[in-house]
Amino acid sequence: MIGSIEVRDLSRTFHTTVRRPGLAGGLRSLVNPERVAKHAVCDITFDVAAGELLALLGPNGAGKSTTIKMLTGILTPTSGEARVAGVVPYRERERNARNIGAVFGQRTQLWWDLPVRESFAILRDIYEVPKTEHTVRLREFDNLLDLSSFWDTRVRHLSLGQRVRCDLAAALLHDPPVVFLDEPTIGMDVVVKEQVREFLRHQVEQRGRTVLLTTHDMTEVERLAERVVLINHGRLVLDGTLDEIRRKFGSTWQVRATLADPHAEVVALPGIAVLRHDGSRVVFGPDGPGAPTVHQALKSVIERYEVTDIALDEAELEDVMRAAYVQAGDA
Ligand SMILES: Nc1ncnc2c1ncn2[C@@H]1O[C@H](COP(=O)(O)OP(=O)(O)OP(=O)(O)O)[C@@H](O)[C@H]1O
Repeated sequence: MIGSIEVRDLSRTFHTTVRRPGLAGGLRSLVNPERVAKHAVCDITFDVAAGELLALLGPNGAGKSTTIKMLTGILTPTSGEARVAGVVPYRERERNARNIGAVFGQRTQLWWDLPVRESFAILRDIYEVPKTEHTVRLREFDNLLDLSSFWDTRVRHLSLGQRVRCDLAAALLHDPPVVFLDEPTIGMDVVVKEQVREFLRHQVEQRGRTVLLTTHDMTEVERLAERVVLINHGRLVLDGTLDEIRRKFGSTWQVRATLADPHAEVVALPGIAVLRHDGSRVVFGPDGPGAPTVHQALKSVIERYEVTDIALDEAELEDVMRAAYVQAGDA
């Protein structure tokens, strides 16, 4: 299907040589190198529907960039299959390149010594974008990302935030249905981060693009993604919506209520336990693995009791994800 991403049992193993310790070991390694296999990605399977934004998450070294490199055609898998907008990326690299845009936050795809405007002109020629379309798109990207104040500047002189905004525009100039973003907002200040997030939301909601995003920024995940895939040590440990993941692993929320009637009978509600009860003050918390999310709990408490004040403490998404890596990874 146009715009969808299908990943089936995808694996990538790297073979590297290791140096034995000491001088004698070093000499032995020269004559008889010791080869070790690193299973960077192991049998991962997931789908991204057309027009969906999926966050691919995992700790450092989990295998996220390796996965994106296979889906952009930079790396060939050791085994398994992938299709991006119907194309097998590592077999038909050129056809795949026309369907995708990619931004790697840590390095630019632009020409270091050229002004931004000239880089865009080269990309227009490479992708054979008609001039009028190119002009219309540039205007749209300028409105959303505020590029025109620096597009006569050489790429090497741009700040990080300016450079990544240009990279984003460059990746989308040929109007690809699928976009890969590997830590696009790394190192940006909060204002530029918010501008980039707004841009990405616009690309998904208004333009219907499919986005696969990796990030270590949980605020970004909360703002942009409904669904996440977690990988750890190269293996997929979880695939679900943020709500499902919070319900499963975010077991530390509390709802603190002050009841209008201090003599009201206080009872546990489905999936919600009474943690403390002192006169009119009651603290509710999750009861077991099937507990609702904090927002559902808030709604249930308000429906059941007349309250004069209510507050909630939500588990930080960062803590929820940490619990998910550990518990799901060990399961
Ligand atoms: N070309 C390579 N040769 C050998 N090992 C590699 C190579 N590329 C990646 N690896 C290893 O594969 C594992 C996964 O790396 P990858 O870059 O995909 O992780 P990541 O999830 O993107 O990490 P990060 O969040 O730190 O960017 C790591 O242990 C890494 O050292």
